[in-house]
Amino acid sequence: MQRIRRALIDLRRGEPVHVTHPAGAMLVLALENLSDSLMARARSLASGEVRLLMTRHRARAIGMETAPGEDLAVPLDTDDGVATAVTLAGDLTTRSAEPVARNARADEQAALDLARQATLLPALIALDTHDDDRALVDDIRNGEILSVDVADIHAAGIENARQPERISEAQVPLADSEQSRFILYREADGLLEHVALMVGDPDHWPDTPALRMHSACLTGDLFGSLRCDCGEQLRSAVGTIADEGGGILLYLAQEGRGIGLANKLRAYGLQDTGLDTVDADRLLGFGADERRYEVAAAMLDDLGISRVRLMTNNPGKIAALERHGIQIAGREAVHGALNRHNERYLTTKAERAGHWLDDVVSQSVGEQPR
Ligand SMILES: Nc1nc2c(ncn2[C@@H]2O[C@H](COP(=O)(O)OP(=O)(O)OP(=O)(O)O)[C@@H](O)[C@H]2O)c(=O)[nH]1
Ligand SMILES: [Zn+2]
Repeated sequence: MQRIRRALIDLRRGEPVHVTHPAGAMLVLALENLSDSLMARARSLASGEVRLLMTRHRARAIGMETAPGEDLAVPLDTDDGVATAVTLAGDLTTRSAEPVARNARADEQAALDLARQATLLPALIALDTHDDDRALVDDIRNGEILSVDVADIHAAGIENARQPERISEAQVPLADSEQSRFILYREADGLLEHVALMVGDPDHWPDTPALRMHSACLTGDLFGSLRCDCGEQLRSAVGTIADEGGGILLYLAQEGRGIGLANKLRAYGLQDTGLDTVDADRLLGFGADERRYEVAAAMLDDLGISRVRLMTNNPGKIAALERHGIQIAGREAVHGALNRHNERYLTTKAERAGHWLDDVVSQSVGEQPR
């Protein structure tokens, strides 16, 4: 697990990572950190085929054919590698490229998972390596380059490797609920932290407490962004839970529906060119919703909570919690106000993601925001 954590950090820092697998080995570089000098360094270390790895979401968004569930590997002309890769994956609006591609192998898909876990763009350059690549062998031996096995990547992804541990807690009176307790959980690999906010006195909660499961949104939660409804949902949920006699708010480190803040801002840039929130994420290489809820269910389990009334408009959250053994006794809507900046976002959620928002988006936007 330690090695995988270092692999994530190395990819984020623009360092190559060596991945061994049953059929051989490859050196991978995060596409978003690619430069001519990094490519030249990688070429001096690895003597084999060079290719671009991209997800099926990205491939489909730029008009390439993919088999269901299969990511793609696109062989690159080594003389022109950086330019081609950047055209295919770096220029985010390119849609016309039709390169020769094959389905990504399991090890290549695992490498793409690493990029996703590192909240980088899920696109990598992979170069096959051989036992007689001497400079690479030396760099791995002296710790310059990290080598991980694909089995380690799979093992780190398994659910119990992500089990959250309760780390610390404190009473924090809030404007909307004076009696509130923050409990911080850290995932087993040490990377992500989530908060359980206990609203009211748990000894006097209703038999079936309310639960708001809220994904982090720095722009909305902290700055009151008008592009979404998150900040209002967050604060109104705390007040509503308090009014209903108490319950839980899980504040989950799932910024940008799990794609991370850097990618959410990229997605906003694409939305400004005309794409909706789903297509923007796909063009970047992500699915419509990359969030997983095992950790949330494990936090509830640790808190002794197995039955809740869920505050959400998202049917996917109900299904996910039920899949992980939490009983959903009822659902309460939780809305922010519609404005001219979030109207399209909320309409897309209603029309393309199946959110129960019809009442909200059918109203026309009233007073314009300042
Ligand atoms: N990728 C992406 N994420 C966004 C965008 N706008 C908001 N978000 C993220 O979407 C998530 C919204 O979280 P929630 O409000 O908990 O979830 P939800 O799916 O809207 O469901 P409910 O609010 O429970 O109905 C947050 O992580 C935001 O950062 C966007 O345009 N693109
Ligand atoms: Zn938001």
